[in-house]
Amino acid sequence: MIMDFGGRALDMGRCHVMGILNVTPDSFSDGGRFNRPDIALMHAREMVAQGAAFVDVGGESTRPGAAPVSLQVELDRVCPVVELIARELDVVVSVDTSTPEVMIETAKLGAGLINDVRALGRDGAVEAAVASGLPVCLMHMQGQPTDMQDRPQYQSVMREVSAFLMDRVRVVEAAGLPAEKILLDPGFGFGKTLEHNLQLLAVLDRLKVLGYPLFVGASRKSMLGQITGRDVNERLPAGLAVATIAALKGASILRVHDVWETVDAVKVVSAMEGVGQ
Ligand SMILES: Cn1cnc2c(O)nc(N)nc21
Repeated sequence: MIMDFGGRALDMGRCHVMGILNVTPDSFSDGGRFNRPDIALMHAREMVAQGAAFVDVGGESTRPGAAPVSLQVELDRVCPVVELIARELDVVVSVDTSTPEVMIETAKLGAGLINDVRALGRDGAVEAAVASGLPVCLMHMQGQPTDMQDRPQYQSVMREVSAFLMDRVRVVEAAGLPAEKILLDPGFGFGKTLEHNLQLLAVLDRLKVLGYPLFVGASRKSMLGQITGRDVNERLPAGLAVATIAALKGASILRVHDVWETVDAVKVVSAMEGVGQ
């Protein structure tokens, strides 16, 4: 299934790697390293050279406990970087935002995907996403980053995550966003215990039957630390294991910090899937 990302067509039947580019001072893994547009461009260039098909630009940290940022701060952080990368590099610029004005502005500057961890939940976000004409990733989150990890609870995490995502699909499609512009994401680490995250990973293929490309992000997250005991910058092997599992289960986009390593892991899965029986 070919999806058009602001003019760049990509086959969602294949698994693509998205490099993370946080332009925030407080992101959990690389906060403050890429705050200047020229430095952000250098990092984006490096990730594209390593095989990233997408770069995800986020101006408001979504890690547990993160404080919201003002509209102007988010615009000032994100717009210059989106404009520079969209102009200089052959890559789909994804914008990690829940803010309607940021969606509209960055679409004008060349963004190719809206990645909203709040599934267009903020006032005006659905209308802005439809107006942008861009594809949108709808992600599940229980609660908000400030409190989502306090007491996550579900009767059945897969059933409730699927129901939430399908409800959001109904809302955005009714508002005019075509089905072929929607991706879905279970939201690893967003209001989930380790057990919830593992249950979602185990049955990720069930989310696939909803008929939309799957987006998965677990890179360096605490779920990997809980399993391995590793600190945030020693979680690459565990992250590659999740990437491999997700690729095998049909994910179309993997959002990671470590691009070439993940590209190689996906190449192994694709090579195996491509060989004749
Ligand atoms: C911004 N961000 C952080 N983690 C993420 C995840 O797992 N999915 C998506 N879509 N975005 C994420």
